[in-house]
Amino acid sequence: IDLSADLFGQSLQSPLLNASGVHCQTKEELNDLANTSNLGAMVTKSATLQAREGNPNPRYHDLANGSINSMGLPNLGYDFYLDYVLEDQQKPTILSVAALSAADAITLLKKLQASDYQGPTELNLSCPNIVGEPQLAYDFEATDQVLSEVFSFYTKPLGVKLPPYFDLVHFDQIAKVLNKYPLTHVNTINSVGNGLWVDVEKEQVVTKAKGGFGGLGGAMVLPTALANVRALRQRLNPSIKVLGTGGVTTGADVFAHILCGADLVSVGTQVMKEGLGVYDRLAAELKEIMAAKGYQTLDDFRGQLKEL
Ligand SMILES: C=Cc1c(C(=O)O)[nH]c(=O)[nH]c1=O
Repeated sequence: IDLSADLFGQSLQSPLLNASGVHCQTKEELNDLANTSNLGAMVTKSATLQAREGNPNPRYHDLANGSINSMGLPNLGYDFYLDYVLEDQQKPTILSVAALSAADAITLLKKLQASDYQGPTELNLSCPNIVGEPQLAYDFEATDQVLSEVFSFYTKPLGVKLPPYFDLVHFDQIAKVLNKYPLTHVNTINSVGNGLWVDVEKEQVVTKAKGGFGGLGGAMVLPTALANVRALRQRLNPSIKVLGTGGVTTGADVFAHILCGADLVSVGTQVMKEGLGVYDRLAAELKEIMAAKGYQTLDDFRGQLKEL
């Protein structure tokens, strides 16, 4: 059984990554990822031009069927992560970047274009937890505008992190925009934005910022994640890879993401629950499923979801 996958020309031993934001903010966390077996590649916490504290605690809360977070984009800043990918990376790494405004996104990507970094970058268009800021990729016109300006000067590998969509027409609309640009990939989904959890015993919310509203992840978002992977795979140019994120807790979930068309699969909430050992378990479970079905490689079943 061969789990090898491809990250924009780099051969990976496994299709599994961490979800940006989980265990990827500090140098220690990034080094842990580099030393995690069965993690084929890794993504950094989304970097902003300046380092950010993020939202006040509590800002992450574990739930029986997933998680809710309003981290608020805490990160060590663009310069730190650029230095990491240039100097310290020990495993194929995607640099994730974010901005609080379209102008900041342009400034950051101009700096990146001028840098020595030639590796893959992911522009996060979907952070749901910046007070007062919308998730950019829910505004199709604004997204088109930003990508048009970015690709007027940016010539290196670039993908985007998308929020979940919940309407087939919205899948059509975002795909129409994305297909205009030479993107390496889309990463779908980001957390399901602005959920709310209630602690009934205390009669209060569980996270501080935004009155307790936060992004949802984990098992509860799997059906939405699979729908977004499938819908975007069906609509995007074949040259645009699909990284599937959302709701993975078992090898069967990894299999389902790939069956829907995912080239690679990232795991977030389950890492928070189980630790980095989750990758060995997911790889073993995936191999078991493939063996039982007679599949040798991921290409044997990728995108082969059957309809009735
Ligand atoms: C980059 C900010 C994000 C955050 C955050 O830092 O609050 N949480 C998410 O679930 N997704 C994000 O994209």
